[in-house]
Amino acid sequence: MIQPSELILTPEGKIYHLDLAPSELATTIITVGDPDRVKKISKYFDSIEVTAQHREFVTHTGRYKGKRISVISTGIGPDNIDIVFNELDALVNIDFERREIKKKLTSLDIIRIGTSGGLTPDVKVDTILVSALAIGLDNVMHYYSKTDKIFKRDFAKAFIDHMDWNPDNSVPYVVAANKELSEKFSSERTIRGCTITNVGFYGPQGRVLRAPLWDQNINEKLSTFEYKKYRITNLEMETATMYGMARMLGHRALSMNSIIANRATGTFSQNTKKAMDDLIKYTLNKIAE
Ligand SMILES: O=P(O)(O)O[C@H]1O[C@H](CO)[C@@H](O)[C@H]1O
Ligand SMILES: O=c1cc[nH]c(=O)[nH]1
Repeated sequence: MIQPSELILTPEGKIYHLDLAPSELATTIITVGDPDRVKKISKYFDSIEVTAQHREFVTHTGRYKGKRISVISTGIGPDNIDIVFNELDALVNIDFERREIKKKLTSLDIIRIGTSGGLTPDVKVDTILVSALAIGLDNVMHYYSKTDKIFKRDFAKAFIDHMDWNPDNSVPYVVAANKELSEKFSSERTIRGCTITNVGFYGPQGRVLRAPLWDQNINEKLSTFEYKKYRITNLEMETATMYGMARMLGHRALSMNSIIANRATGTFSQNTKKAMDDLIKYTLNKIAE
């Protein structure tokens, strides 16, 4: 039996942070960072059957072209991905009455619709980028043990050597997207990329307002890194952690990002609303195919 301090349920029998009951979750899930983005997606649903909110975690479950989908906001950052993915997994794979892991496990499809900054001039603003691979500079996955078959260690080593990595930072790890989802959601409208996931928006993504950086050349080094056929394309704050957690727990994950800024050219999208709406419609239609 999993103790009440570990599997935390509300008096209504819902999982603690997401405030959802197992019956309220679809097996196809869209995650977004911004809680406000949830309704920008569910407004396209034919019907909405569940709305829930606790802290930054807003959920709408409904149907799009007949397909049952849950849209959930994760808030910003890898630490929230730990919460959301453990609770999503618990909703389908733990019997809440008995507080036991189910014998038959369910695999979820989890697709992020996010925003991201392009690193090199060719990753232009308003592009839709499918993250084929992600490099995690956060440390969430290092608290788990089943990572041996998940991490691409040769890739991570090449990255660490190239970056002259600060030993005070956590050890970078590399994880791939689910291949079937990555193929299904790629088309002539998307580009494929290798995404950096980091723990902050400013210093950790090489942005300077007033605070000086440990490595002033961090983004230049990122943009000159090459390993096998991969170059780094963009920076954001959730994808690698999602890929790691999903693989560890037996789910399929993919991250789709609207490029809103280009760090090399110093540009920002003139119309983030339209670019995000295009990505939302594109993703919903791919899910419904
Ligand atoms: O727009 P979302 O999905 O939140 O994604 C990006 O935007 C946030 C930073 O502004 C981070 O969460 C980053 O990953
Ligand atoms: O530059 C960017 C843009 C969006 N989100 C990020 O994390 N970074």
